[in-house]
Amino acid sequence: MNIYIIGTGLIGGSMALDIKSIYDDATIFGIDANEKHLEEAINLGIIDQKATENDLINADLVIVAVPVDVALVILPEILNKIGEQTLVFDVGSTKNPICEAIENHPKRRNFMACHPIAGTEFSGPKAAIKGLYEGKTNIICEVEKTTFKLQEKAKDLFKKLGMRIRYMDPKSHDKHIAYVSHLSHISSFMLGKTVIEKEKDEQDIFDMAGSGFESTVRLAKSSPAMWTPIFKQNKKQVIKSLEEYIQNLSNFKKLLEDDNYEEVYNEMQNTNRIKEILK
Ligand SMILES: O=C(O)C(=O)C[C@]1(C(=O)O)C=C[C@@H](O)C=C1
Repeated sequence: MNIYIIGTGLIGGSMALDIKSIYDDATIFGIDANEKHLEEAINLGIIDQKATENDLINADLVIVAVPVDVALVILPEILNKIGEQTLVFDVGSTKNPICEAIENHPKRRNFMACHPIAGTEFSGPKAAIKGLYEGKTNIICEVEKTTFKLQEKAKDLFKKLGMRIRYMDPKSHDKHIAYVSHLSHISSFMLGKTVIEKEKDEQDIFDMAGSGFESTVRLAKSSPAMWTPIFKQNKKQVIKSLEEYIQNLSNFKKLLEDDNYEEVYNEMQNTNRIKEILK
């Protein structure tokens, strides 16, 4: 089985590590614009060999794990180069732009639009970890547009990776993910910025930072190269979620200005419901 991982960073690399133990007949080929990442991926045992897009005709499976702006450009080229039976899926954090980009491609039925809700704040092959996908959700969009045989092949792999599958249309995906993922990243980045800007002597203030600060600012360590194109592609939904969030922040500030501690208490108590939701 010839498996091609395009983008050998955290997401593609972690998938490669698990696939190796799932299919013992798999040869994993890596394609990456970053030569240093390819070398690291080989040295870490993530991929078996380097490859180029011209080799894709030999692929049984192609996993596209590159930043979402790059995916929009290379996916049509990849589909041009694969064979009749090749399955291609992406793992990008936005779904509507990619679905629209290949809507009329002659090989549309070889492609499945996926978003595994898994990751960490780190990136690159060194950040790849085994078992990243175990127990996580994989959102699949427009499943009916993939041939039935290739759907079965993909679902079999996701099951073996330990993933739950949810089906969603690409627009709903992008709308919902703006709140639970994209807004969380912006909130963490801007919290980090606020604190960094507060004191010139950063060490002083960070010496006082406990696990509360650390957990809320964890996402601010994430890669700007990955997140800028995500915010660009999902700009409309992200702005809408930001407006609601800013309104909530302003309301909270107003409650403090008004010494309305009963409502301050209620706001937090209502939000404690998150304990039930994220058990
Ligand atoms: O936990 C993290 O560090 C993540 O950033 C993971 C996370 C998320 O926002 O939940 C980030 C982007 C991916 O599209 C999916 C998952």
